[in-house]
Amino acid sequence: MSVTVRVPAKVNVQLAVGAARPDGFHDLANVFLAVSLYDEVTATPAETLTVTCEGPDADKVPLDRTNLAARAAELLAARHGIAPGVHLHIAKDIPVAGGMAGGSADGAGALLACDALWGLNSSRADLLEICAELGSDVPFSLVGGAALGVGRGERLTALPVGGTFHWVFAVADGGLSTPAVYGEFDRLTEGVEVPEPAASPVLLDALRTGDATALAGALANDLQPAAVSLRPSLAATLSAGTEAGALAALVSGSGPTTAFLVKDAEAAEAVAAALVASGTCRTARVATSPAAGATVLG
Ligand SMILES: C[C@@](CO)(OP(=O)(O)O)[C@H](O)COP(=O)(O)OP(=O)(O)OC[C@H]1O[C@@H](n2ccc(N)nc2=O)[C@H](O)[C@@H]1O
Ligand SMILES: Nc1ncnc2c1ncn2[C@@H]1O[C@H](COP(=O)(O)OP(=O)(O)O)[C@@H](O)[C@H]1O
Repeated sequence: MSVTVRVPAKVNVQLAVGAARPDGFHDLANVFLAVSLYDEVTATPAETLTVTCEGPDADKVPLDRTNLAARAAELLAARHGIAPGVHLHIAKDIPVAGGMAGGSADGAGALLACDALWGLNSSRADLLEICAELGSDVPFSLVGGAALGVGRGERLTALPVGGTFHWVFAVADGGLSTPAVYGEFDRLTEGVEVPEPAASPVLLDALRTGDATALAGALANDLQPAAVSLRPSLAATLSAGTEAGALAALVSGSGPTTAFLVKDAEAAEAVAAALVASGTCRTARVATSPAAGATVLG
């Protein structure tokens, strides 16, 4: 018997970043939106904990105990005093190290898959606690939809979304390290008063009413200058998407994936084709939001 869980990627429609905290993390007002690009994690009983991965970026995914899926299985097993005897297979479609929380998705997916496989019936609260231990973005991968994350981004409040938003994601060559991007944010804001992060009421309203034009005007990512500073070529990708008719463009989280909000599915296909033709990205993916959180299949 095995259990397969499907987990979405995310885009941050607002990422407000505060000053560095004494523990090295940054307080955030992180407005997450789950998008319809998915990884699938399959858990199968095994003697020991092993991980395999398939997909176009599979060679960039660590298969040892640093893989977030493996860490999730270990944490869950330790909490219940059992051995993590499981094989985890990741069918990876979310770009790796791209600012779309693919590793977090696999952590949340493995947690839910192992919980079902081992018949543990953990409460939502217990699962969310383990998710927060795995990483700041992991709780959102479990819940999906849209949510405001405060603290490190791990303390979530669900947000209403009143319609379907259409996106294009331009996948860059290579990844960006999340700690490096936060480090560059610190460097760029040195000597500057960094305001307390707060969610934008205009943005929350645009989500609630499903108004893509209003959302386009409110998209904001405080990590964007840092990501562009570390990867200056992103500026050309952002321009190529807006010139092709996107309503708005921004870096997804810590990047280097760039996100383009578009009017409808037809515009998405046109912007994706123009981005690929521009030669400023490796590939372009079309997706919609919101998407459901981690879900057991079958
Ligand atoms: C930037 C964001 C936006 O959603 O995601 P990505 O775009 O990378 O996917 C997140 O804040 C990334 O969350 P996640 O990738 O889970 O980070 P963690 O594993 O918790 O932390 C990795 C490192 O990022 C930095 N970090 C992370 C979260 C936070 N609120 N402040 C930080 O300074 C710290 O240097 C930390 O050591
Ligand atoms: N299951 C996983 N999938 C992808 N990357 C993982 C995984 N587990 C650990 N990692 C590590 O996490 C890093 C960040 O990957 P990822 O979560 O895809 O990007 P991001 O944090 O930008 O959203 C990778 O470079 C990789 O070393």
